[in-house]
Amino acid sequence: MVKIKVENLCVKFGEYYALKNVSFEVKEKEFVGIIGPNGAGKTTLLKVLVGEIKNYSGRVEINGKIGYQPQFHTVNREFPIDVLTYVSLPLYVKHRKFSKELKAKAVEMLKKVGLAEKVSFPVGSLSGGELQRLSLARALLSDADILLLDEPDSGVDEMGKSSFYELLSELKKERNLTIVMVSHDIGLIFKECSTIMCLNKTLHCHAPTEKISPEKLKDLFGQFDIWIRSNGHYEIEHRR
Ligand SMILES: Nc1ncnc2c1ncn2[C@@H]1O[C@H](COP(=O)(O)OP(=O)(O)OP(=O)(O)O)[C@@H](O)[C@H]1O
Repeated sequence: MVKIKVENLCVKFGEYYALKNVSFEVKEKEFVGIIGPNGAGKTTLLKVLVGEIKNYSGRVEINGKIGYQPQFHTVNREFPIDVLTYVSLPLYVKHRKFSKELKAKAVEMLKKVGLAEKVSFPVGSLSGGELQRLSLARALLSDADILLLDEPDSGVDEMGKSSFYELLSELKKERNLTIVMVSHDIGLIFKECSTIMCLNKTLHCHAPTEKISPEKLKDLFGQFDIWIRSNGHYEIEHRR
């Protein structure tokens, strides 16, 4: 089953094209990793999929419920809000009440991501890795079956990253999630994702991970080669 279908998507900011003629499909249970240089339009693409950017041309079809984890360092740590309220906020706004059921569901979700003890803590007191898991809990609380993750690992240490991806893979299996993730960590994308998309305003390649080699990327997307070779994780994980 196709969960996301995008045809000839173009997004312009003034005269500037952030995305130009982007077309692709994402199938159920796929785990797509999007790579591309700064300013390539990766976040813009996720914002179109989640409905935050409406001013586009082309066709976007979503078959399912989206949970969106924006870049988590955008969370305002100064804002006085506790973990439970933060995680429940989107559903609270939708239903206009903080019911017992919502509270129980939120607590259960926080337990699942390992934040049971932090329920009443201020969000600002959480570590980077905890904030990342909180953000994931919020994205999933609405029973999403399509998860959009924008650089979920930036600013998280290696231990935090590996426990996050363990958790993600558990949740993916348990809930049959379809995941689209933007990351600058090429090694991680190769390790975790079933499909890789290389984006730089247009889609330069889109293929199953095993069919993509750095050499192929070099042909398809010149500058990525330098980028991949300068990436320590890739060197280690792929023994190159
Ligand atoms: N609201 C906006 N108004 C004007 N230009 C924008 C807006 N949002 C994004 N852009 C521009 O569109 C381009 C794509 O931005 P986007 O954030 O999607 O890139 P990205 O691939 O996610 O980059 P990064 O890897 O740095 O996060 C950039 O040049 C950015 O400056």
